[in-house]
Amino acid sequence: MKIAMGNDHAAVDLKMQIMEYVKELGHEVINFGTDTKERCNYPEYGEKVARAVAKGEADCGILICGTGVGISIAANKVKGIRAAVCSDTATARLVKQHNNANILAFGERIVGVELAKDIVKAYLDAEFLGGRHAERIAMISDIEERNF
Ligand SMILES: O=C[C@H](O)[C@H](O)[C@H](O)COP(=O)(O)O
Repeated sequence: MKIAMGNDHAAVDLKMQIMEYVKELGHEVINFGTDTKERCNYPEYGEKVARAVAKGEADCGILICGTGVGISIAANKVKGIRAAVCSDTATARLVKQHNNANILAFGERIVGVELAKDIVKAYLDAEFLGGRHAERIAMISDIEERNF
């Protein structure tokens, strides 16, 4: 898969480690994040990754900031994006199976590298289950259509 990754200054170290891990798993990475620890603004990177995923330039995205929250809130403003913050592997599996999350987010200040790798693997290995869950995704898309 082609995976778009993004991060702010708070997540450079973890981004580098996860980027290598994702490549080891056999995926291609497009790095939209900052590679320096100079203070920057997470909405910029959340939007870049979200637009790449929404346009189909990447199959899914991984976003990392201090908590994973700010960058995912920004990504979720882009139509068609379902970004989910996960700090455990069960949630990471379920956000794909039930919510068909197209962006996984977590925080360098919250999870350690080994847990982050497990979270990424749980998310990437899981598959959307469809059925009743697809009906709910359609309801989410409908909310987007009614926004103005
Ligand atoms: O949700 C926001 C993220 O956790 C940011 O990484 C965080 O707010 C950055 O904080 P600071 O500018 O104090 O490093």
